[in-house]
Amino acid sequence: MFVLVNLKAYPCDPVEVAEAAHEVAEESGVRVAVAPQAADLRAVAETGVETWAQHVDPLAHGSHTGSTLAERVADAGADGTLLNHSERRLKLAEIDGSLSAAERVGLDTVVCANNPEQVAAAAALGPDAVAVEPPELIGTGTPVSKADPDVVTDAVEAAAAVDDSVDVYCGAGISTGDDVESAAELGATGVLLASGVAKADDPKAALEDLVEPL
Ligand SMILES: O=C(CO)COP(=O)(O)O
Repeated sequence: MFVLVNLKAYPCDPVEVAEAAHEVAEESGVRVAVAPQAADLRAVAETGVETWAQHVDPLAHGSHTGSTLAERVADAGADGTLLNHSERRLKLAEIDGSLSAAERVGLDTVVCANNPEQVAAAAALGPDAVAVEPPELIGTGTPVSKADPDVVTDAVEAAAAVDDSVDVYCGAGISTGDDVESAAELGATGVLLASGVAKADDPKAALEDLVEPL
């Protein structure tokens, strides 16, 4: 299982979380990555943890003030990027363009989706993975893998029907090892989570709990 921790714009210390995630990944052998704000990518990557951007724009170098270029994200040390997060929705053509930008510089890609229908559409664009995250469960602490298991199994089925090389992750409300285990039993090969780590008093303990059953 892949554990991808999105720090969103939460007021946590990104380097502290990254150091904890790196240690937990080394100690457990589980793949753990951290997705900080763009401004923190380099500092997070320098901890040695697998580092992900939260977004890249569907652009190349040029007159694009305020944009996040895949080239600069990769240069800062990122290994991958989220796209189309529920809090950073893109138009279909933008998802396609951002995927091309990410692929141009060798970033791994996860396209987020609300439901199995969107998962199928996202899988058709050829990302490395899709992540199903029902928006109504995001940030609630109620895990999708327990509250809405069908959405995960249907997403796995929907992606496989389009392209069985696309991995399927799930997210929303995931905060314990038990939640991760349930996600794996439903066919997900990773989890995408945020508040369970970014808002924890002790991020390292939260991460240790997440990987414990793996
Ligand atoms: O949006 C999410 C991860 O990208 C899920 O957020 P929570 O883990 O806080 O529910």
